[in-house]
Amino acid sequence: MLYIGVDLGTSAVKLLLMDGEGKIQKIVSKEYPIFFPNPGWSEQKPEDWFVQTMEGIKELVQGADKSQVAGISFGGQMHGLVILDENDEVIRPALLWNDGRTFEECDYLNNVIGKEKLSEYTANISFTGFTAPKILWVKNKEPENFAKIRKIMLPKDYIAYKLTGVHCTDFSDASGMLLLDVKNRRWSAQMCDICGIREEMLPKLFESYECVGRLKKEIAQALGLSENVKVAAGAGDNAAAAVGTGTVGEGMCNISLGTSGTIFISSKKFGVDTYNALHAFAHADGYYHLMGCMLSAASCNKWWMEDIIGTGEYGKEQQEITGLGENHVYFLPYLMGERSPHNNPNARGTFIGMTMDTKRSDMTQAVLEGVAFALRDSLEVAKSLGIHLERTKICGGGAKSPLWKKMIANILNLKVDVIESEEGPALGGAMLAAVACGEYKNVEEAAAKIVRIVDTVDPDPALVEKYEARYQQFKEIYPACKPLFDIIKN
Ligand SMILES: Nc1ncnc2c1ncn2[C@@H]1O[C@H](COP(=O)(O)OP(=O)(O)O)[C@@H](O)[C@H]1O
Ligand SMILES: O=C(CO)[C@@H](O)[C@H](O)COP(=O)(O)O
Repeated sequence: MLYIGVDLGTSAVKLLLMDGEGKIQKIVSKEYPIFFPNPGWSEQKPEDWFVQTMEGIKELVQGADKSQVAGISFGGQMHGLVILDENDEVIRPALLWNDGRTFEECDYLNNVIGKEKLSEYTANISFTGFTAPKILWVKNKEPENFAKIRKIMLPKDYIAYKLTGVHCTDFSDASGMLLLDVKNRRWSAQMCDICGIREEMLPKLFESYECVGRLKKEIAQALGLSENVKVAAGAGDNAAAAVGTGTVGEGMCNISLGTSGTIFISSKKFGVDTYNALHAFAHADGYYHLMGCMLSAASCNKWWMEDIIGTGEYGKEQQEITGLGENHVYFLPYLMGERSPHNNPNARGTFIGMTMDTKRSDMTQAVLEGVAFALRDSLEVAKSLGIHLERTKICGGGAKSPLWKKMIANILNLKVDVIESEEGPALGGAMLAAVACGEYKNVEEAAAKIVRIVDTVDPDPALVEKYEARYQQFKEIYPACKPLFDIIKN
């Protein structure tokens, strides 16, 4: 049989066709625009996601035996608020995971309702990108739109709804809404009250590997697929990526270098970060995970390359970089504010340390290193919770860069295991579909049989030492700049 994995990312939707043995048959990618209507705001149109997903599926199955397609599932960019009216029309563009406009609502949730109560209800505190503060923002700033809301959903759930007519979500993605009682895997009545919504507006909850429904007749016809194709709930893109890199069960780690940068640590036990810097979420394997998320990772490199120095030739620019561990330029990668661990929407991108002999390649290097240092910040929080890691998997567009992987191995002092495909969330989505269709007994079995490590980047002790000294300097820059970020905020 064949399974389709849909990774509804921020830069594009990536679609992957996998056979029953886990072999990738084809990958297709379709881009859509992102809108920044005000500084710190970030929106996309759910209709664009759907149109491009449909086009992508059609292209993906072209030339394949369509009768063999048995299941579809997803990894989706998390936290985005999609709201539908009584006619199932999208009320306004989706507010995305990296949208920082909800600072007043976050302040209310964290400081008036209080972090302790939020943590008791949901296992997490509020960050500007989370869904509950976005609902409050619509309530406060666009009351006419708030009054129209009949259904609330997350980005990938909008696609599942359009494909099946079932208003559903999964526990991993629902965890990032700040509306789910993560430990007990149920909606929080207290959080619904706080946000002024009714539970019936929220999607039905499923495990990621459960079937939510089958393709609607008109959708099946449009795609040339059978109405029997099962649609599984899928997962937030980080949980799906973890499945696609075999980061399941106890104590495994995955780093995703997409638009965002995440460090994801799986656990069979529920646990919270007492410092509230890492998210405590449900995993797609039926268990839990902790995660640090930086808002701009591969997107910092893209911004530097394409918008500032004006080149798309990442590899060529990276070849100019010499002297790892010896650069005197630092870069704070906070182009969209920062989530983990600083939780500061006012933080901004910053270069520091340039001299008259600084070269363009030093600045390119600083951007790549700055992202790795910022990931290390989240790793340090995990270490302070007693979590000991020796190795990590890696995925996402940035993982295509051998140099970046080397920097990450040495800056985080972790062995970096490289998987056959960087398409973590799309592969994870296809694997979840295969589990839902009974091809594998559970997610752990699918991961054990499908995921293959093809290379490992080992940290080099001499470089680790050099980077350790540089990390100690990097750590000092954010606290020194923080008061300035508050002054220059726009
Ligand atoms: N060789 C590379 N080096 C660094 N970044 C890369 C490379 N190839 C792709 N990227 C970056 O990866 C990002 C896209 O990764 P992806 O995981 O698909 O993100 P998303 O899921 O957020 O859409 C883009 O920012 C792109 O510039
Ligand atoms: O907000 C988070 C995780 O909490 C992000 O990781 C989003 O889920 C977007 O992911 P990418 O588009 O970067 O894959």
